[in-house]
Amino acid sequence: MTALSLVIGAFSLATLFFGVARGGSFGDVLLGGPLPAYVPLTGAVLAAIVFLSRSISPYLRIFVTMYALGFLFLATLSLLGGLGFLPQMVTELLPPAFSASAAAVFALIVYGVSFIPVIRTITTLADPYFRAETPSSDFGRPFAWLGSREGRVGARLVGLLIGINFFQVAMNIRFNSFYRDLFNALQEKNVDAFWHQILGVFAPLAAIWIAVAVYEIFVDNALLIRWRSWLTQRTTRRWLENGTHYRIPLLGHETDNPDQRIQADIRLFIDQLMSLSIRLLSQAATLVSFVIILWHLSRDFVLPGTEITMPGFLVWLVIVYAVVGTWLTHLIGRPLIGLDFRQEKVEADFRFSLARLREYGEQVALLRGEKAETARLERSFTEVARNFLQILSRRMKLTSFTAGYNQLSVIFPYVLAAPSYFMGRITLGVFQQTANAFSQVQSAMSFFISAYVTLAAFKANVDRLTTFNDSMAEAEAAGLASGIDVAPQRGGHALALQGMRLALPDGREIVDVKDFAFEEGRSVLITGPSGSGKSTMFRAIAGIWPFGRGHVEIPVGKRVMLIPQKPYIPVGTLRAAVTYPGLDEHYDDEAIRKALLAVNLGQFVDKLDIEDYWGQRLSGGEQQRLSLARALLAKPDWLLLDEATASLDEPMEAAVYDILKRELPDTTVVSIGHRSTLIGMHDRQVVMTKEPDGLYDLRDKNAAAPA
Ligand SMILES: Nc1ncnc2c1ncn2[C@@H]1O[C@H](COP(=O)(O)OP(=O)(O)OP(=O)(O)O)[C@@H](O)[C@H]1O
Repeated sequence: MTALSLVIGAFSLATLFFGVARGGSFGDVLLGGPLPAYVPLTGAVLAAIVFLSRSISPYLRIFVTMYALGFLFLATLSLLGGLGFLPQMVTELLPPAFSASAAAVFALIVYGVSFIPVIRTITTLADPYFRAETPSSDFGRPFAWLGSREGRVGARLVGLLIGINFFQVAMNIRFNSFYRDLFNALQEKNVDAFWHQILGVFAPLAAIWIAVAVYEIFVDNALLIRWRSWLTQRTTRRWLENGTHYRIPLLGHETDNPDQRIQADIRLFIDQLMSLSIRLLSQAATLVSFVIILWHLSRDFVLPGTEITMPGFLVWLVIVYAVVGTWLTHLIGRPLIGLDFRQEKVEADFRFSLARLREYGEQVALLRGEKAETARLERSFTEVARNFLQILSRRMKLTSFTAGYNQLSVIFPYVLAAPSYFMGRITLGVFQQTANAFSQVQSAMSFFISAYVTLAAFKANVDRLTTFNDSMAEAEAAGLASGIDVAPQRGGHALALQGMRLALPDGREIVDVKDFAFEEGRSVLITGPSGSGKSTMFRAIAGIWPFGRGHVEIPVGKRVMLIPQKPYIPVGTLRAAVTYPGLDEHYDDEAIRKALLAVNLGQFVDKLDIEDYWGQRLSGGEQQRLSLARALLAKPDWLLLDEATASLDEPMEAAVYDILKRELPDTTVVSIGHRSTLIGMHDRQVVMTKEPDGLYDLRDKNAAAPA
C-alpha cells in the first residue's frame, strides 16, 4: 500500500507541476488543459487515503486498492488523450477526466465507511480470511499464479472480480452508444450502417460479454468455495476446541443451532457479502458513468409541456425519483430483517427436532411417544408457517411497491424525452440512448431497492454469525477464567484434588473436596447419593466444568481417560467407533480385534469396515463394552468410569473388571457406581458425603459420616 501511495503521490505532483508550468489562468489550470488540475489534486488526497488504509479492514483495503489502480489508469488515459498521444478512435471512447477523480472520491468513501460500526461488524467476520497465512488451498488450481498464501490469493481473487465488474461497466457504456448509432441508422433508413452496427459492433461486443460472464462465474465460485472451506474449518475447530461446544449451552447463551450457523450461515454470509459489496461497487461506477452521459445527453432537452431548455434536468429527475423510491422501500421493507432472522431459527429448530427423533427412534417407539412427538413437531412447524406468512405479507406489500416502481421506470424516460424528440431537438438514436442511460442510472441508484430483501437477509445472517462468535468467545473466556485449573504436577504419583469447590451454572455450590488423592495403582470406587455431584467432579477433572474453583494435579506425562455412562458412538465404520476418540489408522486390525474379543464382542470382529448407525444397532450393554474396548486400546494411566458398566449383568461386570486388571496392569481405575458387588473389585471405597455446611466431600467408607 505504501508503494502504491507513493506512485499516486508522485504522479499527482508531477502532473500538477506540469499543468501549472504550462501556465494559463487559475480556471484554465484547474478545469482545462491536457489534465485538469482537479485530477492531480484529488490524486494527492487519494495518495493519503491509500497510505492511511494500511490500518483498515483488509477486505475494504482491496476496494481502496482497486479504486487507486482505477484512478491511475483513468488519469493516465486522460493525460495521454489530452496530449494527443492516442488515436482518434480511442480518444472518442475515453471517459472524461472527471471519472479518475470519481475513483478517488469512491476510495475516500470506502475509507470513511470502514469506521461505521455496522460495517466494522461485517468486516470483523470477513477479515480473518484475508489475513490467513495458511498455505493456499487446493481448490481452483488455475489460481496458483495468484500466490502461495491463502489470504493473499483470496484478496487477489476479490481484486480480479472487481476488475471484471469495472470492465462490464465499460462495456455497458459502449453498448449505450451502440443504441444511439443503431437507431440513428434506422431513422435514416441506412441499411449498411444498420448491418455494420449489428455484425461489426454488436456481435463482437456480445461475444466478449459472454466470455467475461462465464469467467466471472468461475472466479466468483472459486473464491466462494475457498473462503467457505477456510472459514468452516476455522469455525469448526474453534467450536470443538477446549470444550467450547459443551460450554456454550452451559453458559445459557441464545446461540441456537450451531450446526446451522456452520453449515448454512457461513455460506450465505460469503455469498451475500461478495454480491452486495462487489455489486455496490459496479453500481457506483455505473452511476457515475451514466450520470455524465445523461448530463451530456439532456443538454438540448426541454421541460415537458414547455419550450424551456433545462440542461441536465434528466439527471436531477432520476436522482429525486430513485431517492424517493429507496426511502419508501426502506419504510415498507424494514420489518423483513427481524422476520428473516426468526425464519432461519424456527426452520433450524424444526429440522433439529426431526433429527433428534431419528436418533431416539427406538425410545420413542417403545414409549409409544409418537402422538406426543407428532404434536410437538406440529407445534414446531406451526411456528415455521406462521413466520413465513408474516414474511409473505410483508413481501407482498414490498413487491406491490417495487413492481409498480419498476414498471413506471420503463416508460418514465420515454415520457420525459418524447417532447424533445417531437420538437426535433434530438434524433431517434439519442432518444433511445437517453432511455437506456436513464434506466442504467435509475437501476444503479435504486440498487438499494432491488437489493433490499438481500440486505435484510444479510443483516440477519451477520447477526447470527456475530452472536455465535460472541458465544464462542465467552465460552473460551469462561474456560480460561475458570477457577478450576487442571495442571501437570512434576514428581507426583497421584491424581490429586485440592480445594475443589464446584458450583452449578446458577452459582449454587454443591461439592467441596478439600484434599483428596487418587493414588497410582490403587483403584477406587466412589459411591454416594444421586445428584451429589460425582459426575460433576469427573467433569472438573476432565477440565470441561467451568463453574467453581480448585486444583486438579496430574503427574507429568500421565493420561486420564473418562468413560461416561452413555457412550457416544459416531456414525461410520465399527473400526472408527472402537478406536474413538483416536484415529482408526493409529491402530492395527489385530489390536482392535483383540480388544473386541476381550470385552466379549467377538461376534463383531469381522464387521470392522461396515458403516452403520452403531449407536442404534448395538444394545446398551454392548455399547458400554465397546467403550471399555476403547480404554484397552488407549491404555490411559487413570481410567475414570462413570457408571460405565451399569448396563451389564453382574457376572459380565466382574469379568470386565478382571480384564481391565489383566490387560491394563499400569492403569488405575476410579469408578462411580451404585452396586455393592463393585466394592470387591476395588482397593478402596469412598463416599460422597454431605458435610454440615451442606456441601459434599469425599470420605473413606469407614470414616464416612451419615449424610
Ligand atoms: N448442565 C447442568 N446445568 C444445571 N445443573 C446441572 C448440570 N449438570 C448437572 N447439574 C446438576 O448438578 C447436580 C449434580 O449432578 P451430577 O450428575 O454430578 O450428580 P451425580 O452425583 O453424578 O448423580 P447420579 O448418581 O444420579 O448420576 C445435579 O443436581 C444436577 O441436576
